[in-house]
Amino acid sequence: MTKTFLQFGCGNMGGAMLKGWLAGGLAPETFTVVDPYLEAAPHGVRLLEAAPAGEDAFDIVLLGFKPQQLPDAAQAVRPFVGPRTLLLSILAGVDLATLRRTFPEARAIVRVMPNLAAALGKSPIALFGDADEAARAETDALMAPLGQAEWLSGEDQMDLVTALAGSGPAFVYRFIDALAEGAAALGLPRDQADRLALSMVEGSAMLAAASEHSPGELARRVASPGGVTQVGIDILDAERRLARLVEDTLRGARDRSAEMTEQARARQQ
Ligand SMILES: NC(=O)C1=CN([C@@H]2O[C@H](COP(=O)(O)OP(=O)(O)OC[C@H]3O[C@@H](n4cnc5c(N)ncnc54)[C@H](OP(=O)(O)O)[C@@H]3O)[C@@H](O)[C@H]2O)C=CC1
Ligand SMILES: O=C(O)[C@@H]1CCC=N1
Repeated sequence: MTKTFLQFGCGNMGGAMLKGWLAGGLAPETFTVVDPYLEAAPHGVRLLEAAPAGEDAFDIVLLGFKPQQLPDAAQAVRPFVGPRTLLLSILAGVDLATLRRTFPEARAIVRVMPNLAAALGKSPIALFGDADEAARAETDALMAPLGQAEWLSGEDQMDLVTALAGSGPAFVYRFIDALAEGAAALGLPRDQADRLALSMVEGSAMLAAASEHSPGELARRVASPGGVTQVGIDILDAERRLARLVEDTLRGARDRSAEMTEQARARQQ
């Protein structure tokens, strides 16, 4: 039997997931999207400004709005979450206990941490929830068109994984920008620097994903002894500059996720 799918919030992240699901062959008619802001949904998807009146629980409900919007949205979502519902939440910094207290009826609740590459089926996806084996298998099947899913062994890892997998693209985009900006400062026309930096990062990531070698080993293979690359690597590595910068970046983002988790708990009391 075809599963019914209700998605609350279809902005940047929810929209990327919907795109990924449709590209993966899921039938658009099974999706109902509730989003007060969205002007149009992909062909075949039912788009509503507000929760559908007089309808029963859905098989799958996705929470895709901002974490701070949960208290306002909860009342509208609740009628559609019943004992047959697999509830998926992409809300950063809203823990399972808060979700369970808000939606006690749900068959299973799974926190999902993807990123925008879900639209291309290329997202890392961290999962944690109170799903039994059947609900886990259902979740795995649902995530397959969006990318590479992994279940976390503990919810305490979710804040860090949010920083790495969820926020990560932003950090990589800033690095691409910094490469282009640096090259422009050293003399290349900016538009050419942008193109070269982006295609270099695209090719490097594809090569690393396809290679049997680790990124560390690949870096070693690029750097000819006594050549050009090693000088640049030595600057990145001096006093662990790059490693410390990245660790600080992840720590800050992780700590903000933990802080948001506390705030979401407090809002619920
Ligand atoms: N952006 C990303 O890369 C990632 C985001 N996330 C998580 O995804 C969630 C969404 O983030 P993002 O897509 O960036 O945010 P957006 O603001 O782009 O999208 C949220 C959408 O939900 C709509 N909305 C608000 N309230 C409701 C409601 N009650 N019912 C239905 N729809 C509603 C918003 O409308 P309006 O604008 O009118 O409020 C908006 O269109 C967040 O919880 C975030 O933590 C997770 C991983 C990565
Ligand atoms: O910035 C945020 O809060 C969300 C979570 C991960 C990516 N975007």
